[in-house]
Order: sequence, then structure tokens, then C-alpha cells
Amino acid sequence: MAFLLRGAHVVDPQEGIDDVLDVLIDGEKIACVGKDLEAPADAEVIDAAGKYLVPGLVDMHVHFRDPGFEYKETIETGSAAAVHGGFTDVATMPNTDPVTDTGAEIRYQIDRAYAAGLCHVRPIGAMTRGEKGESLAEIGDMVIEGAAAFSDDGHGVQSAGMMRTCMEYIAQFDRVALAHCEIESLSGHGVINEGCASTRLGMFGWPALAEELEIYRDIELVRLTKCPLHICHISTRKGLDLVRAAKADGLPVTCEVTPHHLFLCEDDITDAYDTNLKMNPPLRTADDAAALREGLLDGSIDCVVTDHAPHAPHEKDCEWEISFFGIVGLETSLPLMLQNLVASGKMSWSRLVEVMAVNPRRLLRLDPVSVKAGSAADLTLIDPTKSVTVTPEWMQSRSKNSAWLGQALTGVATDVFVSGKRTLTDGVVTPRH
Ligand SMILES: NC(=O)N[C@@H](CC(=O)O)C(=O)O
Ligand SMILES: [Zn+2]
Ligand SMILES: [Zn+2]
Repeated sequence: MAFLLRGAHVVDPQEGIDDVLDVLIDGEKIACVGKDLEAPADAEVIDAAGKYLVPGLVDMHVHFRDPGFEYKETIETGSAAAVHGGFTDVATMPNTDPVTDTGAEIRYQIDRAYAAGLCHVRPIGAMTRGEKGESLAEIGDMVIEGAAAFSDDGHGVQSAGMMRTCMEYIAQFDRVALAHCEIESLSGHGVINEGCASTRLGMFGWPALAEELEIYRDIELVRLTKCPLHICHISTRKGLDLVRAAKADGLPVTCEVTPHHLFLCEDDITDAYDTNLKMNPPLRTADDAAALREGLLDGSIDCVVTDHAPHAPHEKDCEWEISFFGIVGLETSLPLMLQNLVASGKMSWSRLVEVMAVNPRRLLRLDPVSVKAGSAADLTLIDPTKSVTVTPEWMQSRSKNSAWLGQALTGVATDVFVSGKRTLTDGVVTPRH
């Protein structure tokens, strides 16, 4: 199958492209990029005027709950949410049941994703067996089966010695350690940021220090082990300053931020106790969110990820203290970035592509995708003027625990091409086989 995308505004910082062009997709690859391309007889011509075409978006931090918690999300429903949100690739965290800590579990996810036929799923392996933080997982075995990175996300590795061993081991495989930074003796029973929010609402606080101290520890372990380290869902100004200092020292340290930590803060949590504002790490102060936005624009933060954390109604529609941590995000991430940062001119399209496509591919050790002849046809077509309302019916995820339910957002992906197959067509998810 061939597609000719006519008159798209192509943005690709890797190639220095920011221009209105035609792009011909033939089979799994981009055949040609240029002006006024001739349409081959078998090609479907797509009018892309007014739309942006970018290398396929990558979300390097999602939870698909498969195997073990399929009532929240499966690889199939999660993949549908991913392409609906404009992503060609997602990296799935290993806190499944069983935990993804062997090659067989990695292979299971890759096979299921292929059968779903919607997007590339890049499984992340656990660093420790069962994410218990006690002994090394089968890291070499998982690399052979296709693990993209390693993480015990959901938990911090409590023992510094264990983390050192994980990092020494991972460093041998050209993979990045993704760290959920949380010292549990400090976060304890915390369910909300410690400070004004916990005092105002009378709930146990989850202090910034619990995150920052572990970021500090892990950065020092990079000095020792030389293992590339990526800080997951960074949420505080001070944590970001630690990453900045590590980068200035030339250490292989990177970090990611979620839309909810960029665009929401603890002040948004009112006495309505909306549990779709409860996540780990918690929403921090308005000053922290401002620092994160600044860090994303100045290059200190490398990627935007959703930390898509689907939960069932009975796990969220309950008292704040007992509701589960986490919210879905795959279908609202791109619109939030476009609406809050790109439309206002604060962020350029090329920076958006860096943080949502180029950098995550590099960190997951995937082949680069560019808008040029010969590259894999993993592409996202975006209508920056189209509005959607975030309703449970509109969302393709099996879970509906979004912080933006009922809100109208402007700027969405209309089409997604994965290895040259159109898996999102005019906003509708279209499995490729
Ligand atoms: N972020 C969350 O609030 N929850 C995540 C775990 C995690 O990312 O740490 C989950 O798996 O539900
Ligand atoms: Zn986490
Ligand atoms: Zn997570």
C-alpha cells in the first residue's frame, strides 16, 4: 500500500526540516520527500494541507497492565489509546502480574502487540526480580528478547547497594536505567504533596525530599558505575536542579516529565477530592510546575511521557486515601502540549518533536525515524486546530481515570502510520490486520 501525503507542514529537527512538503510512503518506508510529487497509480492521496507531519511520537513511560490486570488495560486497548493519542511507539513498564522480569515476559508483550497490530510496543524489563529490590532480574535474557530499557517503576529501589548492582549490570548492555525515585521511609503513607496541600486537606504528606534524595543518590551512582540513568516523572524544582548539575558535569543523566506535573499542581486539589488528581509522585507546588515548564523549554528535561496509569472505577471512585495512584494520559498528552505550550508560541514545533519523538527513541536505543527517503514510515499527522472533548466514549483506553474529563482540548493527531500501515485514519483507530 502506498500513501501520498500532500502539502503537510513537515517538522523534523534531525534533518533541519520545517517546510510544506509532499511525502510518499511505499510499503514500510518513506519512498520520497519533496515538492509537487507525482502520485503513483496505486497510492492513496491524503490532503494534509494545514496539518503537521512529524516523526512518530513515542511515549517511553506507560502501564498496560497486561498480563495480570487486564480489567484495567490490555496491550490491545492500550495500543488503541496510544495511536488515538498520536503515538507510534510506547514503552511499557514492568509492574505487571507476573512482573516482567524474564525474557519470556518480554517476548509475550512483543507478540501480543504484534497481534494487536496498532503500534510498536517496546517492553521495559524489571531491574530486580518481582520488583522487590532484593536480587537482579534476568537482565541479559531480557535484552536478548528485546527489552528496551530497565526499571522497577512503581517503586524506588530502596537499597543503594542493590541499585549499584543493577546499574553496573545494565551498563554492560547499552541500555538505560529508568529510576522511579522514592525513599519509602520518607514517603511512608503519603497520598498528597507534603506541605500546604497535606495540611489544608488533612492527609499524610509525600515529601519532595523522598524523591530528591534518591535522585541525588542515583546520580552519584552514575559517577561510580557510568550507567546511563534516566529519572522518571520528575516533579520538583530541586530534583531538576540536581539533573541540571549532573548534565553540567557531563554525566549520562536524563529525565522526563508528565503533562500533569507540567500543567497541574497541588492547588488544583480542592475539597472535592477528585482522585484523578492523585498520582505518584504527587502534584507538587505551582513553583515546581513552573520550574518543570522552564526546564522542558531550556533543554534540562529530555522527554514528555504520560505515565499512562489506567485504573478501574472501583479503584478510583472512592475515598482519596484508599484510591489508587495514577491517571491515564495517552490520549490527552499531545493536545495538552499543543494547547498549553505550542499554540502560545512558548515551545517550537521542533522542540515538541525532540521531546516527544527524537529523544525517547534515543533513550530506548531504537533506530532513529526521520522524515526522509529510506526511513521507517512511522509518522504522526496532526491537526493543530481540531478540538475534541475528553469523554469516556471518546477515549479508547479501557480505563477512564483522566484529570481532563469533560474538558475541550485543541490540537490532535488525525492519522498515524506505523511501519507504513495507517492505524489511525481521520481520528479513528484502524487495526492493520
Ligand atoms: N504513577 C502512578 O501513580 N502509578 C503507576 C506507578 C508509577 O508510575 O510509579 C501505576 O502503575 O499505577
Ligand atoms: Zn513511577
Ligand atoms: Zn509509571
